[in-house]
Amino acid sequence: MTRESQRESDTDTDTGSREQPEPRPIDWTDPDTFAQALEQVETKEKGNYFEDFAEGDLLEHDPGLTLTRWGNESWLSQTLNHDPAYWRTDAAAERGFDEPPIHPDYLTAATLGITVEDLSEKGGYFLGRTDVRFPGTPVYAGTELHVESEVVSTATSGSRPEFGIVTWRTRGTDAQTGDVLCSYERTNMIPRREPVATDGGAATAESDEEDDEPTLPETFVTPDGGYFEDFVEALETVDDENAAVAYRHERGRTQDDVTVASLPLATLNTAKQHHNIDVMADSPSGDIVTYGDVTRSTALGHARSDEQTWREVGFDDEQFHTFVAAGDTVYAFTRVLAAEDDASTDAAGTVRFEHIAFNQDDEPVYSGTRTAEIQKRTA
Ligand SMILES: C/C(=C\C(=O)O)C(=O)SCCNC(=O)CCNC(=O)[C@H](O)C(C)(C)COP(=O)(O)OP(=O)(O)OC[C@H]1O[C@@H](n2cnc3c(N)ncnc32)[C@H](O)[C@@H]1OP(=O)(O)O
Repeated sequence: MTRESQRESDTDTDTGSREQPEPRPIDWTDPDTFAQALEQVETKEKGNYFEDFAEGDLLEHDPGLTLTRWGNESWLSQTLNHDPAYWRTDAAAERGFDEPPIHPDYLTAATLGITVEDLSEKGGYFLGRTDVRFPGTPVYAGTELHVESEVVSTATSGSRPEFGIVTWRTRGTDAQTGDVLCSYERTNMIPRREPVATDGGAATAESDEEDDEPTLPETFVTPDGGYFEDFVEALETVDDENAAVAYRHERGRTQDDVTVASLPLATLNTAKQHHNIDVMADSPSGDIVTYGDVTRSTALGHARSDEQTWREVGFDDEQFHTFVAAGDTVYAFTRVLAAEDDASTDAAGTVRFEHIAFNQDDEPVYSGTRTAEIQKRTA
């Protein structure tokens, strides 16, 4: 707008506008003045409280994300996921893909990342996720993601009156075709606007003085290799309850600025837990913490490096047991639960795993079961 037209519009009585007096200048650089202003003004808050969710509500998440090769490769490289089918066209073609596709881990993380602004930006804890499935895979770079969530249930937290527990079913769809690419059910603790009275009160740990003797099998068997047949053979040797197929993976990944802050931000995850050190200094962790999907993807990367993955089928009973922060190292442990020759291709069999991510102090930080098709040696 030019100066002349500005003057005209200031005096334009037809539009009813009036010349406003210039606001009184305020010296914002005076520390007392600014501190007082910050106390007096309202904060435009982000996110929703527990009370804002009711069973059956459907939330369409505004942020969208184009699943790019850059996003996929950043995620996979930083979490040590090196399956060649996601990196090389010849390996992709052998798996029946047109080109290296978007990895299910990145798809899951991007689907969840987009939901945070509406579902969990207010804070709280990511308690768990189950029934993670990929009905529309393979998904290729360039796909635009649209995400929606339905409130499945809301519950009072007995132990933490300042929180409630909300479960949502989330679907990530192809924005163009509407095909569901990824879906899961997720549960979080969400801050209440008003705390409620509960009988929970002071913590949980001391009161459950249970017999904490480990009840481990006597023998642990390690498969000879990473093919389907190796898992079948190992399971055949453990057909009583005193033995199990379980082993740890050697690699570890120390959490840094990239894994803690950059990866979640690249999925549009606005949880302050991952990028606002100022706020998190006053939280139980005292620091920013790793996005749960980074923790689990890193552990899965370690596990996949010791197997011949063909295809991811799904994940269940995923839980996040304690915080992972910058400087912590994420390791992985795997138990093989079952192997069935019923995969979608003759080239592979289906294996069900239990994966544990643990830290440098050997504390489990994540656990979950995973069903994957594993390549056959004989294929
Ligand atoms: C994406 C994202 C955040 C986001 O989304 O924006 C993130 O990445 S963030 C980083 C990853 N995340 C974490 O870093 C959390 C690490 N973790 C912990 O720090 C502890 O685990 C805890 C503090 C959360 C809990 O600790 P804890 O209090 O000892 O745990 P529990 O007593 O077991 O659970 C308390 C109550 O949650 C109920 N409950 C538990 N699990 C489930 C479930 N799966 N479904 C339904 N209800 C459940 C339980 O039934 C109990 O209910 P009551 O309050 O009624 O007893």
